[in-house]
Formats: sequence, C-alpha cells, structure tokens
Amino acid sequence: MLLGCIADDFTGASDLANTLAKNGMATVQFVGVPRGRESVTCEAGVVALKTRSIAPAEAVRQSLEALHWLQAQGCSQFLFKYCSTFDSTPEGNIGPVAEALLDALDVKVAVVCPIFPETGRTLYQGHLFVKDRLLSESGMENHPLNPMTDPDIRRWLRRQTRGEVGLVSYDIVRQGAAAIRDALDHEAGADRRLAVVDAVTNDDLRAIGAAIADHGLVTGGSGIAVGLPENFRKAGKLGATSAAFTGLKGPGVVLSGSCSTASRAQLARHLDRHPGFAVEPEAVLSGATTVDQALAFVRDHIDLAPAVHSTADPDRVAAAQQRFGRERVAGAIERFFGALAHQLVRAGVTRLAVGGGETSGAVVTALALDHFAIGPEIDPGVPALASRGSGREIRLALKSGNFGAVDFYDKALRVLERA
Ligand SMILES: Nc1ncnc2c1ncn2[C@@H]1O[C@H](COP(=O)(O)OP(=O)(O)O)[C@@H](O)[C@H]1O
Ligand SMILES: O=C(O)[C@@H](O)C(=O)COP(=O)(O)O
Repeated sequence: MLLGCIADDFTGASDLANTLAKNGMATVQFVGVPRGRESVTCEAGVVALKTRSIAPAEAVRQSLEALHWLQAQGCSQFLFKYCSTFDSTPEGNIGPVAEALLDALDVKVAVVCPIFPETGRTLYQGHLFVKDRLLSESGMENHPLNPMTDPDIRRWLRRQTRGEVGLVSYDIVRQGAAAIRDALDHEAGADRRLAVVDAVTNDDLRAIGAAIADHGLVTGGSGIAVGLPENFRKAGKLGATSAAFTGLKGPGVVLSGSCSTASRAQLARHLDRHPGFAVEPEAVLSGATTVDQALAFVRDHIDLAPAVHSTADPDRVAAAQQRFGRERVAGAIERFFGALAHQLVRAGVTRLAVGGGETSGAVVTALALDHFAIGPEIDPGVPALASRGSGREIRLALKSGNFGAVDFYDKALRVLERA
C-alpha cells in the first residue's frame, strides 16, 4: 500500500476512493480499522471511520489507530479526508485530528484543502464556496449535526487548533507547483503547520498535488487526491489492478437519513414513482414506529424500489432536536436505519442506496461489512460499491447528503444492478 487514507465518514471515504480509483490507483475502502482480517492488496487504502461528529478525543484515538494500521501496511504518504463543506463544530474534529496526525508523523506542515470542483466546492482567500454561495449561505448552516455558519476556513479551523493556521492564496497557487512548495515551506518556517490552500479547478489541484509529493501528511476533501496518483506514477510505483466491480440483480431499497437540500429533492423525486415509509423521530423514540413495521412495508413493496426515510426540512429537524435533544434524535434514527439494513439484507435485499454520511456509517457498521471494491461513478463523488457481508453479496451506494442529481436514487439502483 502506498497511500494511506483516513476518512471521517463513510460517504466521504467512498468519495475519496472514487477519486483515487478514477485517477488510476488500485483502491480499496475498508470499513473501520481492519483487525486480523484477510489481507487485501491495493495501492491506496481508505479507512472509513465515523468520527466526524463524536467527541474530539475519541476521534483522535480512532484516527491514530487507523494511521498505525496504515503505517504497518507500508504507506509512505497519509491523507486525512474530511468533508468538502468542512463539516465540524467549533470544538473539532478536523483541527484536533490533523494536529495529532502532524505530531504522530513528525511532519512540519500539511495542506488544508476542502475542495471538490465537480460539485462546486471551491476555496478563494480561505473562504469556502458551494457553487455561487458562501458555505454559510449554502444550506449547510442548517445541518442537523454540524451547522456551518462561517465560510472562513482559516478562522473556523483556528477555533479547533492549538497552533496558528496559515494561508496559501490563489495568486500563489496560480503560479504553479514550485511557488506553492515555497509558500508551504514559508508557512512551516513561521510555525503554521496547517496551511489552508486556495483552489478552484482540477488544474489547481494537480499543481498542489505536485507541490506536496514529499509531504507525509495531506488533508482535504476528495479533490486534494486528484493530483496525488501522478506522483506515484512518476516514481514508477503504480501498476496493480483493482478488484473488479460487478453488478448484482435482486431487490433494491433506498434508505434516506440525510436532511440536506439535495437529499430532500432526491427523496421527493423518488417518492413520485416509488412507495415510501416515513420514519418520524417522535415515533421512533416512543416505539410507535418499529424496524419490523418498516421491514414489513419493504417486503410488501419489494419489487418497487421502496424508500424508508427520515429526511425532513430544517424546521422539523429543529423542532425534533429541541424536543428530544440533537444527539438523542440522531442516534435513535441512525440505530433504526442500522437495524433495518441488517434485517433487509437478511431478507434478501441485494442493493441499498443510502442517503447521508452518518446514516451510511450506521448502515454499513450494522451490516458488519469488511471492505469494498470501487465500481463506476454514479454521480460526481458517489461510486457504486461491492461487498460481501455475513456470507452475502451486497451492492451499495453511499450518497453524501449534498451530492447527486435529482434522479440519483433511480440511477444508483440501476448502476448497482448493471453487470
Ligand atoms: N427527521 C430528523 N430529525 C432530526 N434528525 C434527523 C432526522 N432525520 C435524520 N436525522 C439525523 O440527521 C443526521 C444527518 O446526517 P447524515 O446522515 O450525515 O446526512 P448528511 O450527509 O446530509 O450530512 C443523522 O444523524 C440523522 O440520524
Ligand atoms: O467531501 C464531501 O463533501 C463528501 O465526501 C463528504 O464527506 C460527505 O459527507 P456527508 O455530506 O455527511 O455525507
């Protein structure tokens, strides 16, 4: 293994694995830190954690555990993947994890670059844009767990770090790899060990990638991986082949726990043509809605690609959180989706399209899957995934809340089926 990646959620991990695979590295996504399992050969290994919204000290512990495993696989460069909308609270977890990795690897500086041009995430003068809106006006200010209310990434990150945070601005990035390398050395010399680096296009990302070929640690959204495979290619290190993805026939189900603007539109489109079972926080918490009821509904509509969904608009999310507590609601719904996914696979469902990072983490963890082969891209940032769990084959799409076209779910279930 050459490049060792630690992702703070599951949709983010598959987004990164997709980018690395598309750019020519044989890539495998692992579900958590592998422990004494079969060895899997790859050039880039992506360890998917569910650390984005947990206590910072625990996020650091799990991330270091992942790092140590990746080091043991022989990786020479490490990538910490977080969200292209920098999802985090003022207390963490991006800053604490990045600083712990810097210390553990004893490196002098790492880039901070949460961009993904194909989905409209760009960074200019340290400010994060989602298409033509600042991050804090993009809908992310209403996120149920990590409301993003400040688009100034340097300022937001500094609230989470011990050390100062630097900036390599776009005028330098446009000058190319040598200028970027010098600017990063300057930041390191000034003891700013995390440096936010502006980027707008994939060409910028390739220049940054060339500049950081010898950096032990890289941090960013999936875009930061665009330029890294070329470094390994130039060094003559690439050439392995990835495990092939094949589609799988059988029943397909949508599980939507994301409440993002995109997810709400995608779910509404799916429900125009397919049956749906609504999961309300209050009913889950009181026991009025049970996993068995949802399972029975899916069984009754098994050939119609039904959806089970808790997706709600910001007012309803806020009302539920006020009444029951943010973490209590999120935990109850995630456990519901996890338990349901487990039952669905036991009942013979072979294709799952899941909406939401935390939701995907809950589902994949409950399925006790080990690792994924990376298949074709369904929409930017969302690959088809193939795995085997409890002796059963399963195909999955783990959709970031914000990603995908409005007809994502129909398309995803088709791609997961295609041979
Ligand atoms: N109706 C709801 N009310 C409150 N919280 C909800 C509701 N539906 C889902 N959630 C929670 O909101 C969070 C959505 O996060 P996530 O699945 O990561 O989606 P995204 O990818 O959009 O960030 C999850 O923890 C989920 O359990
Ligand atoms: O970088 C991104 O935007 C995604 O890869 C990502 O991390 C998705 O997170 P969720 O929006 O929580 O699914």
